[in-house]
Amino acid sequence: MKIVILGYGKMGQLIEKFSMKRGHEIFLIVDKNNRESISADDIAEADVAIDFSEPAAALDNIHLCFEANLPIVVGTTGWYDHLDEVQSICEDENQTMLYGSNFSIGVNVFFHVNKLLAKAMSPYKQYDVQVEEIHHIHKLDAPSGTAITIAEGILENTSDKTKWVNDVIGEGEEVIPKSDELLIESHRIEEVPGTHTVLYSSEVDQIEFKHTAHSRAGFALGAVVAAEWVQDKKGFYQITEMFDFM
Ligand SMILES: NC(=O)C1=CN([C@@H]2O[C@H](COP(=O)(O)OP(=O)(O)OC[C@H]3O[C@@H](n4cnc5c(N)ncnc54)[C@H](OP(=O)(O)O)[C@@H]3O)[C@@H](O)[C@H]2O)C=CC1
Ligand SMILES: O=C(O)C1=N[C@H](C(=O)O)C[C@H](O)C1
Repeated sequence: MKIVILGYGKMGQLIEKFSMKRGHEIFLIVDKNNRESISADDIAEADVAIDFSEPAAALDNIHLCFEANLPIVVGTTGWYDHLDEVQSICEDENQTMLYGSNFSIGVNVFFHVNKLLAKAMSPYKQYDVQVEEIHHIHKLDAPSGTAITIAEGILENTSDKTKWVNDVIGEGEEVIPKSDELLIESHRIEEVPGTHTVLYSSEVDQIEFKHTAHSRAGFALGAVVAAEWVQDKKGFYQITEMFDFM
């Protein structure tokens, strides 16, 4: 495959490495410094684009790929307020896009089991549930996209909580959730690649369900595999559709 890399930071550079390892060609690298000079014609001959840029840049990059009729895999988080709008354009214009808040196999298994756990815990009202995420200090968005997906999985499977609220520890006033609000606590610590925990706490015990990324390799490899999976498809996909859990 001929791959366009959109965003050549920590993830973009790993995407290049894993793409080449899997026998793909890097067609073009687009970063902040050359983005303005890139038009749809420059990327139209590629097979797929992979975007790991910034929350404020992802939407524009998606539109560029749609204009070029180029399938796009979006790993960038923090732009999900525009998801419905992008899905409509993708479907109306017969374009191809796959997005995911987390491309690692481990987290996708975690997403699945998180829903089962929420369902299992649902009758036991003595437990209160909370999500915690820890990331590096450079992260631009909070809560993490992964934490949002985890929270949505819990909200779908419990009647006790109606929405999530976010508290970035050390920033602003402490957020005290109401009883129907699911707290996502965000911590920004040094160079942590990404740790997510779901906690169910009662007076007598606590369940901790945790995923720890040791590096970004799992995210990058997953995104390249997703690009291979989606490049000959049409339509709007989520990473979860690539997995077939029982
Ligand atoms: N879904 C998943 O599995 C994962 C998602 N992510 C998400 O991916 C995104 C990128 O993460 P990461 O690589 O760590 O971040 P980095 O900050 O290391 O890299 C982002 C890169 O995007 C560049 N950029 C800025 N604006 C544009 C633009 N308009 N077009 C193209 N590139 C642009 C930046 O350039 P400059 O430095 O010059 O500003 C920078 O090189 C984040 O949103 C993060 O949350 C991260 C890991 C896994
Ligand atoms: O910004 C990051 O680094 C990461 N972002 C994604 C997210 O917001 O969930 C995925 C991963 O946790 C790393």
